[in-house]
Amino acid sequence: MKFALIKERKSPPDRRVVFSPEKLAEARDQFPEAEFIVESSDIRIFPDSAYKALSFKVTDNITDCDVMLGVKEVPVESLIPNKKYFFFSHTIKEQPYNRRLLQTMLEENIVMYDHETIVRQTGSRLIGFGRYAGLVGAYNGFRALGLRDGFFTLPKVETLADLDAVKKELDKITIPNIKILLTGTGKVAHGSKEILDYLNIKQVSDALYLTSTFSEPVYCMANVMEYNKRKDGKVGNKHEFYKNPTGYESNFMAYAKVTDYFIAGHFYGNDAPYLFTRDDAKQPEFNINLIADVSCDVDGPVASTLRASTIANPFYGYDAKTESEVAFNAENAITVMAVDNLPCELPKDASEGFGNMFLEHVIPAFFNNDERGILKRAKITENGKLTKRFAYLQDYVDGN
Ligand SMILES: NC(=O)c1ccc[n+]([C@@H]2O[C@H](COP(=O)([O-])OP(=O)(O)OC[C@H]3O[C@@H](n4cnc5c(N)ncnc54)[C@H](O)[C@@H]3O)[C@@H](O)[C@H]2O)c1
Repeated sequence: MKFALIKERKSPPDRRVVFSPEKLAEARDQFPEAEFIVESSDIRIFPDSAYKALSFKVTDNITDCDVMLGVKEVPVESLIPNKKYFFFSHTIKEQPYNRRLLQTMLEENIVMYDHETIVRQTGSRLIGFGRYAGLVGAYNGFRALGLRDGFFTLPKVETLADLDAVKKELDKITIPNIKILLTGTGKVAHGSKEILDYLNIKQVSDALYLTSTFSEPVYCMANVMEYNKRKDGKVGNKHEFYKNPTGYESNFMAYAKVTDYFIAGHFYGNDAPYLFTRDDAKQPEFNINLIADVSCDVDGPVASTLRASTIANPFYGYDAKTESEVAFNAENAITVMAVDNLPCELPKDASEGFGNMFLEHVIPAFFNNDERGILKRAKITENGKLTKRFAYLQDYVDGN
């Protein structure tokens, strides 16, 4: 079986890759029956020479490979028919802008596996870049704070070599006495937690956070059953909430009253209550003045996220009174960081971390008869048809 690390062709360029040269060499050692080829790329974070130095073939012609490993969507004109592909296709939520991509993969008899659909039997995701989004998102929020209030100057993550360099920058700053709320319990939230812990910011319980004042910066990590509550006052249950959140309402205002900096790292499910609305943000007791919205659901549960921002221009302001966008440092504005491709700022670490997960969970499945069902569950298309698990996409494919 021949695997190809493909060149990323989406614009703006993405420097990430499924395997760093070292990880690819590990994969080769573990699976001598596999062959790994590298498609030449001038944008990848690891240069062609780094793969060549480890004796990998680097070439412009990968047509003889069986399995293509990429990160972002492959432009339709670059798809090679009859191959197996792995990348983030952004089709499983019926995203209109990628309908043509899914249609073309079906027409060209491509077997498509989406990184997002590589899941355990329980449905929880096995691989992703969430940790890196959480790391960069929390850092970017502190960078905005420093810029806005003149406390300190942090450089952009994209100008730094790696996570170690990011940490060295954090060593130089002192965080003022603020209260920080972090929502979520997944990969993003834990990535942000790493930054807070690295800064030695004290974590306090939900009860203490809501009721006490402190003489040092503190943070609280709130889970879905803390920032939501049952409408009837009974104790909630997160599994019940995941299935049907309609009996719940937001409890976020209790946190918003005492929080300065909010890091949104939660997953937001359809029909769940908004964390805070535009009206909530108008209330005099709404105290939050800085938000790093890593979850980044636009015009939804975090009302100030009017749009996603970019790595080039990561910050804007939200004026609660006029419900409109203003300068990030305008008086009384909530400063918003809502970059939706945060892991791209840390391509080296993100690629190394991704390769670890991919080698542990996916590559073995090709050689052990897919004993854990990883490939079966992840497969979206085969023989020109949607698989049973993804048959719900038929209307989307048909253009209905
Ligand atoms: N801004 C960016 O660049 C960026 C990058 C990666 C991820 N994200 C976003 O961040 C969010 C969190 O991602 P993650 O990687 O931490 O996810 P994850 O899969 O690691 O964690 C999700 C968590 O939410 C919980 N959960 C599952 N269903 C839920 C529901 N219906 N309601 C509430 N909670 C539920 C799970 O138990 C889990 O703890 C996602 O919305 C993702 O799209 C943004």
